[in-house]
Amino acid sequence: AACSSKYVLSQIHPMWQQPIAVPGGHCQSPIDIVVRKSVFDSALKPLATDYDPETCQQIWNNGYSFLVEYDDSADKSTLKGGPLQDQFRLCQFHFHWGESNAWGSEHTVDRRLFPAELHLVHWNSDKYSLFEEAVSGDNGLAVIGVFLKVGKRHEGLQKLVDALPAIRHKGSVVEFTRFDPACLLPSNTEDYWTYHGSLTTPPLTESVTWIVMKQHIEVSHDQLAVFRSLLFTSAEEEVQKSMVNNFRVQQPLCGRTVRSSFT
Ligand SMILES: CCCCNCC(=O)NCCc1ccc(S(N)(=O)=O)cc1
Ligand SMILES: [Zn+2]
Repeated sequence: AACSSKYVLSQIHPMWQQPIAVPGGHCQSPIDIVVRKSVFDSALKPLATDYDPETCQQIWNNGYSFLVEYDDSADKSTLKGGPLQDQFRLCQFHFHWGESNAWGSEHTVDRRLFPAELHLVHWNSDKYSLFEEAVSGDNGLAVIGVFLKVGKRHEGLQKLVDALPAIRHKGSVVEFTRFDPACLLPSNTEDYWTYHGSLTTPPLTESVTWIVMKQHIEVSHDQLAVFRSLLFTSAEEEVQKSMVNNFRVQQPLCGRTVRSSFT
């Protein structure tokens, strides 16, 4: 599938209100991962993450999700291995979730929905010098997707949950330091699916190597409820809208192969 991203279609997306020119490309994300159609590739290595909590800088509400941003001005928090040939730098992580625990993830596995999905966003620092360049560049980004399930409380997540009331409104930012995102990864980082896709929000560029972990993490019902207390709207807007269902619908596979690192 040639992943040419010519802008041909427009797509009204409930989340972004105005019509957006969607790349007519054939490598859009998210997708449904059909397990029995994924192809085992023995050359796929375990993920090699090396995150420095000291590079954690801030947490903010961008009106679509909340992001924890890292200082990516040096190779301090990196991702290598997995399906990747180059070294990638962590720039931010964020989540997507539903208004109920019945849905909320962007990717699905055999059509199974999860209540939320974590995205750890990295850019190729061997090929590019800035995230902004890598966003629309070939082999520019690598995003790790981790499914969240409702169960026991996630101790590592609590520090992040406690910061959310301070960024309820779109545009609010607070300092957030010394957070190690490795605590959000599942214990098994050997088993994942990988495919070539896109950003799931504008600019929707097809520069992403997706790495979707097979093993989910567990968070408590109450922790997820705090996600839903965030707002899409800024403090000035009269009508406050709760930040829920900030996920994109699954996109056509268009002949792409999803590889698995496990049998
Ligand atoms: C300073 C101006 C910044 C404008 N440029 C910022 C920008 O391009 N942002 C796009 C960032 C993004 C979107 C979607 C994902 S996902 N959901 O696919 O992981 C990951 C990252
Ligand atoms: Zn995302």
